[in-house]
Formats: sequence, C-alpha cells, structure tokens
Amino acid sequence: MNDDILKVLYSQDDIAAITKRLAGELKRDYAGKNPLVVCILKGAIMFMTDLVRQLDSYVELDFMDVSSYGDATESSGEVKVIKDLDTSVAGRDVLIVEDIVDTGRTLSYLIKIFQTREAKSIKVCTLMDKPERRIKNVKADYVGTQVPNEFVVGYGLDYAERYRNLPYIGVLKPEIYAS
Ligand SMILES: O=P(O)(O)OC[C@H]1O[C@H](OP(=O)(O)OP(=O)(O)O)[C@H](O)[C@@H]1O
Ligand code: HPA
Ligand SMILES: [Mg+2]
Repeated sequence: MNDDILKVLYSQDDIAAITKRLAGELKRDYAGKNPLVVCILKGAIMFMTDLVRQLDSYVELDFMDVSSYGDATESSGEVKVIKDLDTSVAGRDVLIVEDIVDTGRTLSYLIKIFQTREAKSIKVCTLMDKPERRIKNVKADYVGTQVPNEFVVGYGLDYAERYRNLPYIGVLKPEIYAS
C-alpha cells in the first residue's frame, strides 16, 4: 500500500500538530456548551476520534454517512445519505467534523439539512480545505490546512475505498488511477 504513494503531504506529526491547534480553538469557543459533534462518515472518522479526545468538556457524538464520490476522484454531483443521525439537532450547537471540503457540495447539503431541522448553531471543523475546487459557496469555521488541487488519500480519505488506514496523507502515483 505504501508503495502506491507518490508523495506524503502531511505526516503523522503534521496531522497531530494541526489537530492540537484546532482542538485549542474548539475548547475556547465551546467552553460551557454541550455541542453535538457530527462526524461525516467515512472520511472524517480518524480526524474526529483524534480531535474529540483532546477536548476536555462535555460533548455528544453522532455520525452521518453521506457519499458523493463512490469509487471516483470526481464528485458525482449527487450527495446520498446512507445513514442519518440518531440524535435530533433541534436547538443544539452542532459541530460538523469533516476530513475535507472540496467542491463544497457535501457541506452545503448538510448545512441546509441542519438548518431545516432548526439547529441552534451550525459550525464546521475540517482538517483540509481545497478552495480551488469549490462549486458551492461554503466555508468552514475551523480549517486545519489548505491543500493544493490534488486528490489526497490516507487518514480516513479513500480512493475506491482503499488507503483510509494510512496514518499520513499523501498523493497516489498516477498509474494507480489509471489501473
Ligand atoms: O466538498 P465535496 O466535493 O463534497 O467533497 C468532500 C466530501 O467528499 C468525501 O466524502 P465521500 O463522498 O468520498 O465519502 P467517504 O467519506 O465515505 O469517502 C469527503 O469525506 C467529504 O465528505
Ligand atoms: O482529495 C480527496 N481525496 C479523497 N476523497 C475526497 N473527497 C473529496 N476530495 C477528496
Ligand atoms: Mg470517499
């Protein structure tokens, strides 16, 4: 699996440093609140679990599984809800945790849903932001790092369901996409 990687963009240490900084910002902003932390499956799983373990006040966790990329490196344009939340967001401070905001379609869709469901506040914490590819006008409130316009894998992010278990984030060799 490691042989498929062309270059490492963020090492385990880089990711840990970014996560620590974001957790510091969240601790400050959510002190005394009881936010509902919503992990967007599957990509955000690693980031969310590392992030919340650095928060030292009460939070609740829930999971929503949405997908629009399938096995491709381009969004299908259609966001599908595969699993909805178990918790009602009405009146809650919702913190959406994402691995990456790319075209912005997923986030735009989620924000609309949570607004309709009358969340008290909706904020977004993303490990990575790829602003060059944006189609929908959405912005995360907490951004770990901006990434170049390349398809990245690892630390939860997949290509055709592979590479999520890499502990770092990298770019695949071009022949992997071709095969
Ligand atoms: O800004 P966008 O263009 O919408 O892309 C971002 C979304 O795409 C990826 O999910 P994907 O649909 O691949 O599902 P997965 O997390 O299960 O891999 C990623 O985890 C984000 O949720
Ligand atoms: O760069 C990416 N990598 C993996 N999944 C993604 N979903 C949106 N952008 C990406
Ligand atoms: Mg994916």
